Amino acid sequence: MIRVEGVGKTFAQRGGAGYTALEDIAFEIGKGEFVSILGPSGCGKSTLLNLVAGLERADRGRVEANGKEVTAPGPDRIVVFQDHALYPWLTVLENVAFGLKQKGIKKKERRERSMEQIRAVHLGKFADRYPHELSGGMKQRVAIARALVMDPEILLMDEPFAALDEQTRLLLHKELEQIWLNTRKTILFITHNIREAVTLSERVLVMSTRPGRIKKEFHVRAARPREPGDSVLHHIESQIMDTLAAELEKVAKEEYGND
Ligand SMILES: Nc1ncnc2c1ncn2[C@@H]1O[C@H](COP(=O)(O)OP(=O)(O)OP(=O)(O)O)[C@@H](O)[C@H]1O
Repeated sequence: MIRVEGVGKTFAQRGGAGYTALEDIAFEIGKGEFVSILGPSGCGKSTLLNLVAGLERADRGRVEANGKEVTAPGPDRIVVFQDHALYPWLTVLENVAFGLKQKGIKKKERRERSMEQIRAVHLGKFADRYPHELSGGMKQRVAIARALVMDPEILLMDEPFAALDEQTRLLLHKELEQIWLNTRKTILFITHNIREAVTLSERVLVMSTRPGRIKKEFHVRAARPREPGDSVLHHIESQIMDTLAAELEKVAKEEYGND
C-alpha cells in the first residue's frame, strides 16, 4: 500500500529561485492495485516515482509504503526502469538470480526461483543467453523477472516500455497484465502513453504540469484481460485526451513563447 500526502518537491536552480516540480500531491494506492500516473513530459512523473522508491526525499509532505514512512529504497519496493540496466557480463539466469545471491540464498533455490520468473516472462529457452544476444523487449522482460524474483510487495515501473516498438509493447502489456492477475502485486506505473495507461490499469491519475499536481483520476472498469477494441477503454481514452489537451497547450505556450 502506498500513501502520498501533501507532497512537494523543489529543485535548486542555478542563480535564483528553485524550480517546484511537484506541489500538493496526494493519493493512495491500495494493496494489489494497478495504478498509472500519466502526464506530459516534464510534469514530474519520474520525480514522484523516485520519492516512492526512496531515491529522492520530498521537501514537503509524507510518503508511506506499507504503513511506514519512506526514507530510503527498500526491498518492499523494486523499480523497473526504461533502461533495463542488465549486467552485460552475466547470463539471463545470472542477471535474474543476482539479487538472490546478494541475499545469500543458496544456489539451488536461486536457480529454481529465477527460472520460475524467467518462464513467467516466456524466456525459458534463453536463460543461458547474454543481454547482447536479446532484443529490447526480451531485455525488458528479464528486467521484470529480476524485479519479481525478489518478491517485492510493490513494483514501481518508470516508463518500462517506452523504448520498445509498438508490437513488442502490446505483447508486453499482455504479459504484464497476466503477471499482475497472477501475483496481484501493487503496481505504480509511470507513462506518457494514454492507451498504455488505460489498457493496463485499474486507475489512472492524470497530472498537470508546472508545478506537477494530480489533475484528475479515472477508474477503468473494463473486463480483464483487456481487449484493444473495448469501448469502455476508448471512452476513457478520449476523456483523458481532453484533460491532457489543456496541459499540452500550456507546455507549448511556455516552451515556444511567442515564436
Ligand atoms: N535533479 C534535478 N534537478 C533539477 N531539476 C530537476 C531534477 N530532476 C528533475 N528536475 C526537473 O523537474 C521536472 C520534472 O522532471 P521529471 O523527470 O520528474 O518529469 P517527467 O514527467 O518524468 O518527464 P518525462 O516524461 O520527460 O520523463 C522537470 O522540469 C525536470 O527538469
